[in-house]
Amino acid sequence: MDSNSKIYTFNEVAKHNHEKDCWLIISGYVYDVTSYLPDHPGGSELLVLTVEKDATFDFKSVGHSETAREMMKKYQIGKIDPLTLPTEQKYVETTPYKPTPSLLSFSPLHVLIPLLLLVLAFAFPYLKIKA
Ligand code: HEM
Repeated sequence: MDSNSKIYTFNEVAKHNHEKDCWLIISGYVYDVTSYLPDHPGGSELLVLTVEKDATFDFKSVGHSETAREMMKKYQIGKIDPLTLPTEQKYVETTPYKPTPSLLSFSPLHVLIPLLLLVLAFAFPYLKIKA
């Protein structure tokens, strides 16, 4: 079996959590970056700080180059079983919230204003005669 098709649970990956043995979870894949730590341009400490979690957000927020993304394939050792990731740690791709205007959204003014206009229309001739 190809080593990259191996599926790891979160607990298995989380055991590799220090400088001498460091595994990361990024975008659903598991990376053994132990040998890369001394060469990482962002420093080894930073990588060790992203163990025991889904590090996708940390990785993406730095805006790594295409070279970095190519390079990381070398350290890929398998995939993470997404069902084993703690819910609060799952990386969720988000799009900004845009409220959709709805024709059905109800406000009391939608009834009161036409009602007021109707009353005024009927009352107008009567008011004119009186004046
Ligand atoms: C397999 C995983 C990773 C690889 C192969 C990798 C590789 C690289 C490379 C090649 C660079 C140089 C700039 C570039 O080409 O984008 C870089 C910069 C950087 N990386 Fe990573 N990285 C990994 C994971 C992470 C993670 C999880 C973090 C956590 C925040 C991180 C933080 C940084 C930072 C802050 C820099 C900028 C350093 C600077 O410009 O001073 N990296 N990384």
